[in-house]
Amino acid sequence: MVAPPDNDVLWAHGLHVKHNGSPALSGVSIGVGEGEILAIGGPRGSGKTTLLQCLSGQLVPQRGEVWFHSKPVHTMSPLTRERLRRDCFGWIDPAPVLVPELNAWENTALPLMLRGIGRRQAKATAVEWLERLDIGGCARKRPYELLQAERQRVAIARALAPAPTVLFADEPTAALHRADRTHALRTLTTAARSHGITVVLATHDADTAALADRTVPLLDGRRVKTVHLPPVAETEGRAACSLSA
Ligand SMILES: Nc1ncnc2c1ncn2[C@@H]1O[C@H](COP(=O)(O)OP(=O)(O)OP(=O)(O)O)[C@@H](O)[C@H]1O
Repeated sequence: MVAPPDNDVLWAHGLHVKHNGSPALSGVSIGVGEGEILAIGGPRGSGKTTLLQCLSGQLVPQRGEVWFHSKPVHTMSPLTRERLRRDCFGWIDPAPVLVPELNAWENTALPLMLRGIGRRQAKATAVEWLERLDIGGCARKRPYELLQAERQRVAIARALAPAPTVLFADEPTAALHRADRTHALRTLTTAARSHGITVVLATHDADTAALADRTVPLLDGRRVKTVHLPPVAETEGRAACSLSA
């Protein structure tokens, strides 16, 4: 076993994952520095989501190690990994997954309340984050009343509100059109930098990767030196939403 370096918040060595017998990661090693915004680049199917799932303790690799500070994530019990995710990690999916029965501020406040913060304080923090993401006016609306881009901003606010040690963002703006995408990404990266939140961002487009401090490219489940990431086409995702922020 190789000892993880002290200055990495997350460190993984020799990750191997197969999904139903097909290799998704084949010997990937990676370190993420404290406060770093790291993009995991690569085309569709290159293993980005699988890598984020391993680093965040959602998936245990069949071989290899994952360390969070000095804690071995790969040998933790499912309950300990669940607590680690709840207390230290945030996650943003490509498309917003919100609780339909709760309004925007209640959805945003949910991870705070799961961490034991009282309702009043959780609401104040949630509303603050919704305002920072320019959707303060939507605080009392339920998900079905919101545009897709507004829902994704609620999901971003919900992930940032507890100020996680590490935020995992899996193609966080894939469902948005260009204007919304740029605004949401800039808000996300600015907020992460000002709060010292480490971000691991999976993306298959060059514009998104350009906002990171560093990009680790993947191809067919392996780290490669470079991979060509095309800028996102002007029209991609346009049908999904139209937000006037
Ligand atoms: N649950 C699963 N069952 C079977 N195969 C899977 C599963 N999840 C991922 N795969 C396969 O593993 C490989 C890596 O997938 P992964 O989703 O990690 O890549 P990705 O780079 O995130 O792709 P995308 O950008 O399309 O999400 C792909 O070939 C994918 O089809």
